[in-house]
Amino acid sequence: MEIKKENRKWLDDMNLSHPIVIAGPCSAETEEQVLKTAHELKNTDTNVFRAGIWKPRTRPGGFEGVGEIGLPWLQKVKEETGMLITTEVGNANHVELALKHDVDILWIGARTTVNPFVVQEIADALKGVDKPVLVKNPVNPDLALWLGAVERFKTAGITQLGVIHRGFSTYNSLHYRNKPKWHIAIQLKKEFPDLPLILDPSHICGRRDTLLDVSQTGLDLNYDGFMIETHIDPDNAWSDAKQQVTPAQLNQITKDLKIREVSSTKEDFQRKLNMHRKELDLIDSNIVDILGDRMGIAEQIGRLKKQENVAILQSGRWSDILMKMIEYGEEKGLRKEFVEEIFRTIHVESINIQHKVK
Ligand SMILES: O=C(O)C(=O)C[C@]1(C(=O)O)C=C[C@@H](O)C=C1
Repeated sequence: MEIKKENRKWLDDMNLSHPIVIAGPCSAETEEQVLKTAHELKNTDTNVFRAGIWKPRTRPGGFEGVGEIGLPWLQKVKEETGMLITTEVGNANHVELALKHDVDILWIGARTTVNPFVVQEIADALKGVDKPVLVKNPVNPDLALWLGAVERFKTAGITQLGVIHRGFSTYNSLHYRNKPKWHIAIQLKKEFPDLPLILDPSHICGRRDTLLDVSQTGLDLNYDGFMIETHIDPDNAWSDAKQQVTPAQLNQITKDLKIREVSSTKEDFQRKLNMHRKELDLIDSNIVDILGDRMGIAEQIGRLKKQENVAILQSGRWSDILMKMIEYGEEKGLRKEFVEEIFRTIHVESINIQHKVK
C-alpha cells in the first residue's frame, strides 16, 4: 500500500494551529445531552464532534445506542456550532444512514477492523463517496490487519484516510483498559509517515486520571491529534462513564499538553543530541555483539544436547535466568515487564537456533 500526502488532504486542509481534537460523548443519549455537550465543546480546541449512534457492546443487554434517531441531533450540532461531525459505522446500512444525514467523517471501530468481510462490505458501500474514513486498530495487536483494513478503503477509492490508535484488548491490566503497545503505532508511523495517526486515550486509559499522561506520550510520538470522549455529565453517562470527561476537563487537558517541536536548530541542542546519539550508537553495536556471542553459545549447547539426545527447552534453568535478570534489572532501574519481554525474545531465538543445529 502506498500512502501519499494527498491521502491526508482532509486534515492538512483544516490548517489547524494545534493537533486535531475530536471530542464528544461515547454515545448519543438524548438530543439535549448531545447539543449541550456540543455547545460547551465549541469553546474548546475541538474541531470535530463525535458521538456513537450504534454501540457494539461486548455482551448483550447493555445500551446499544439510540440508532438512526440520533443522526438528526448530530446534524443540528453541525448547524448550530459549525463543528464537523463523525460517528462509527459497523455495516453497510449504517453507512447509508450516516451519509443520508450528512455525517462528515466516518470511523471504523476496533471490533469491525478485525473482520475483513465486514470491512469490505463497508468499503463497498462507500464506493464513490468522498469523505474521510478513520480506521481504529483491531482489538488484537496485529499491524497487518489494521493496515489491511485501510488498504480495503483505499482500493475502494476512498482517498481521505486516517487511523485511530485505541489500544489493544488485554486481560487483567491494572493500568490500562486497552494496552497501548506503542511500538505498533511507531512501526505504522515509520512505514506510513503521511497516514494521519490519531490517539484515542479514552479507550487506552479507561479512566480519567491518566488521560493527560497518555495524551502527552502521543504528542511526544508525533501523533496528529486526539479523539477524547467528552460528556456533559460523565458520571451519569449511559456507556463508558469512567473514562469520559467534561468539556471543561477536556479544555484543561489540551491546555496542559506540551506540543513538541519536531526538532530544534539550536547549536547547543544539536551538539548535545549528536553526542548522545554517538553514545547510543556504540551501545547498540555492543548489544548486537553480545547477542551474537550469546547465540553462538546457545548453538554450542544445542550441539551438545543433540549428541546426548537432551531436550532443548529447559524450563527450570530458564525460570532461574528470568528471575535473576528481573532482579538485576530492578537494581539498574529497569522495569520488570521490559526485562521480561527482552529475555523472552532472547529465549525464543536461542531455542530456534538450537532447533536448527544439524
Ligand atoms: O541452558 C540451556 O539448556 C540452554 O539451552 C540455554 C537457554 C538460554 O538461551 O539461556 C535456552 C533454552 C533453555 O530453555 C534454557 C536456557
